[in-house]
Amino acid sequence: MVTTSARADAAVVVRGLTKHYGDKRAVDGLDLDVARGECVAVLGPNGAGKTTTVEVLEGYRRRDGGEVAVLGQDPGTAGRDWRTHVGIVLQSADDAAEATVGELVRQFARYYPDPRDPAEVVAAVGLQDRERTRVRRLSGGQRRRLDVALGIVGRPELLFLDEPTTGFDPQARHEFWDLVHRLRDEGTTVLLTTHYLEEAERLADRVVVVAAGRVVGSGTPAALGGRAARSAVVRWVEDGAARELTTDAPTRVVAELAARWADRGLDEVPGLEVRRPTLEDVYLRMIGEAAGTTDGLPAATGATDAVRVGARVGVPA
Ligand SMILES: Nc1ncnc2c1ncn2[C@@H]1O[C@H](COP(=O)(O)OP(=O)(O)OP(=O)(O)O)[C@@H](O)[C@H]1O
Repeated sequence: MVTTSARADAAVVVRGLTKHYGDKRAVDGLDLDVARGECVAVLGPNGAGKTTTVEVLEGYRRRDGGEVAVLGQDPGTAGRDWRTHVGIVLQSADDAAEATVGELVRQFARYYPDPRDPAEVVAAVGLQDRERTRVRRLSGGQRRRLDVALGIVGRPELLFLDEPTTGFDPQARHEFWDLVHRLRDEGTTVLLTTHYLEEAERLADRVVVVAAGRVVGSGTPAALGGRAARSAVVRWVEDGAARELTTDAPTRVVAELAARWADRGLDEVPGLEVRRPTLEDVYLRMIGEAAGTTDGLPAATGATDAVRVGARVGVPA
């Protein structure tokens, strides 16, 4: 049940959301909370139900079941005023191909009661040199930037970003991340979907992993799936052979190795490497477990779990 108090505090409350397309359960009992001012990244494999969920929250798609409150209202019935508080960046927007970038952003600004300055928005997404360019002449990445401009020009309280940086070059992606940080600093709540784990790590206060229409994990990017507490793998080369040790005390293992090499009059331990599971490792494990197939994960992921020696200290000679 989405209670009245939950509605007052939260930007988004979803309980037991379901959506079917024929026999296909695209969303299958999904729960989600986004606090006001928070940035939440929804991760999940192709077809997990991310876009369907976001479209329900945006009021673009009818749900089959469950309860949804977005800025305190049901997006299925909310009116025009609600829409002016919500910014939407679709995966592929219908553009007015013959309009110029500047014309389109100014036109969108007129739909909102308190819009941002269109010229500033165009500059914020890095399209100032394209202000007079017709939309149909933009590159794929430039069109995505225009989509983002159209999503933020209304100064939304809550911004939905569905795979916002697909097709961006690395520099544009970094600029976009800076832009999202600025929006966050202004208090904008952000819900984004992405396939880029680095993007989730850079932007999100919290990551939600969705597989087969359900949430299979959530947490801060640093702690997701107990990542901060998980063991590290220390690797080095000794007597011409690769050595590996999984430990909860990597600093002590490295100190012991260093001491052993110092005894031999050497400064450097050959091939020394300390690796903790990355967000990608944890993510792949979660969706693998959700699919019932943890086989086939990248070798590095398997290696992290290969040898569990707990807090053992003492490097095998
Ligand atoms: N309009 C539709 N009609 C029929 N099936 C659909 C429709 N939209 C989505 N689906 C199906 O519903 C499931 C969830 O799709 P959805 O687009 O929500 O996933 P997604 O997590 O956003 O995927 P991606 O990462 O590829 O964007 C998929 O199996 C998809 O094929």
